[in-house]
Amino acid sequence: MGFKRVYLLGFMGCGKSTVGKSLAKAIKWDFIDLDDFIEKKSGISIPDIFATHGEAYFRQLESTAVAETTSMKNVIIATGGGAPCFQKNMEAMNQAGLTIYLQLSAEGLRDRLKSGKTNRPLISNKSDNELLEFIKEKLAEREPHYKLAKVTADATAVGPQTYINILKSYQTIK
Ligand SMILES: Nc1ncnc2c1ncn2[C@@H]1O[C@H](COP(=O)(O)OP(=O)(O)O)[C@@H](O)[C@H]1O
Ligand SMILES: O=C(O)C1=C[C@@H](OP(=O)(O)O)[C@@H](O)[C@H](O)C1
Ligand SMILES: [Mg+2]
Repeated sequence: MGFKRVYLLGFMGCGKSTVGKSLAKAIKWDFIDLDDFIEKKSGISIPDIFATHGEAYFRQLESTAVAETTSMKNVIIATGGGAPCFQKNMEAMNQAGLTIYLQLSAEGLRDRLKSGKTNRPLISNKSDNELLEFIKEKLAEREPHYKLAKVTADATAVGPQTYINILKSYQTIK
């Protein structure tokens, strides 16, 4: 019942990219950050994709990128916060691998996002006050999708050990 791919999901700022990198390093698997993958393939930064082509176009690229990961092996994939919420991406990820939702409160997300707004087009124009309200609304809308993940993890965890334990319990690694 082991898995060849692990998908990290959750709201912007929950730590998918950070955890993914350190987890992959710890277990010597490959690491793909879906946003970086999309930027490299298209040759355009995420903010520029949104600004020039719009969100719907980004979602097409994202969905294609998700589909491409489903044949990769021994890889940790940090998805973007919206990936599970559009098209049939969540179904595809659940079929292809172990999906883990990194759950964090709206306040916790706000604290982690305050200094990282510029590269995230959905929040780049929000003031610190608007940010919490936006997160609360969007999280309520998105959480039903995130909760379709096979595992929900507490994203306040520091370092990869929590995730290593999850992978062991699913016989994905020894
Ligand atoms: N477990 C953690 N504890 C504390 N801060 C974290 C943790 N994981 C990530 N961060 C910080 O939160 C911010 C967002 O992390 P990031 O990995 O980019 O999130 P995501 O990819 O889910 O949007 C970064 O500044 C990062 O350093
Ligand atoms: O939540 C979203 O819709 C998005 C999250 C971002 O990734 P992170 O979750 O890594 O910030 C990135 O894919 C894009 O800015 C859109
Ligand atoms: Mg990220």
